[in-house]
Amino acid sequence: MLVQEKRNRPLQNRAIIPAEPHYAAGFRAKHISSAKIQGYIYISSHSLGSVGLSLCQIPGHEGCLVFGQIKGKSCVFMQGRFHLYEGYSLCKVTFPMRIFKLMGVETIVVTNASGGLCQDFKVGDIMVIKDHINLPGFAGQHPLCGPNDERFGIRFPCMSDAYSKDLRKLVLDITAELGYSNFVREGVYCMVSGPNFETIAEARMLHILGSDSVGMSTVPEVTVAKHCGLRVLGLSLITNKVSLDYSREEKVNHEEVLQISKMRAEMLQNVLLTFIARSHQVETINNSNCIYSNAV
Ligand SMILES: O=P(O)(O)O[C@H]1O[C@H](CO)[C@@H](O)[C@H]1O
Ligand code: HPA
Repeated sequence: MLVQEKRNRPLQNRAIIPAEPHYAAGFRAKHISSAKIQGYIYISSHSLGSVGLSLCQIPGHEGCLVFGQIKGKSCVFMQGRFHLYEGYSLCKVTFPMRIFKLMGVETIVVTNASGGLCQDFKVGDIMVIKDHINLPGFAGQHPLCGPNDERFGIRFPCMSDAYSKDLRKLVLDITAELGYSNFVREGVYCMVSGPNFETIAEARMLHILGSDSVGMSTVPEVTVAKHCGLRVLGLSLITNKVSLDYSREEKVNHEEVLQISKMRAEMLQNVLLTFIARSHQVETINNSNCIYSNAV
């Protein structure tokens, strides 16, 4: 991921150059604040209601990097993300995480759209991600495969607590205060590579394996973020029910996913604004895996 021949130079003095220039161009900076990013957040998904098309190739993934202040906190937002199914390697899909780490970001919020496997979930529910299943990882499609860069994290990182318990509790408190509890759940997100939606047999298998929802993203970014010591909150908007039943006629499609995302955008924004304002209530984790804890 980082330029190979420069591996031994200190990270701070090094240019970080993605292998392909068009990848770097995939995100346009919208507003670059001169302030150093002190500690916040990346949010990515069409769940926030942005609709457009750019070098991020998927409708709903606008492809902008937005810098700004929210409630006095420096934040950087990715409007959209890169996916494995677009043909990007997982190194490239997760590259922004390491950039954010070097910028001084401490907390990552990932949002996504997913299909509900848990039969209690309804379309429009917001699932606080408590854990994930890295299905592509089982087949060797894993962003941390290859030489480990010890400056970011250790060779064999623990993933049993990838999604911060404290941040999950905070967001559940916030949604309760906002009166959203009747459509907020907790659950396990499973990543598949896509781009096709699941067959009924696949959906049944994922359900039996313990997945509450399924999508085509998020897990690689969270894995790399956790590897380099970032704390993570994940929110998944249930945009469709995944059929486990051969007699059901509904067919999922991307337009439905976008439509439900727009419907919940405002509520998700309320949750996130309050979260950003209050996340200082949760102590920053001093993660011993991570060498760089400050902005460069
Ligand atoms: O996970 P995000 O990027 O939110 O989007 C989800 O929605 C798209 C399918 O409609 C896929 O990209 C899937 O992963
Ligand atoms: O049903 C789904 N399956 C996979 N990815 C998805 N993203 C939104 N809905 C789905």
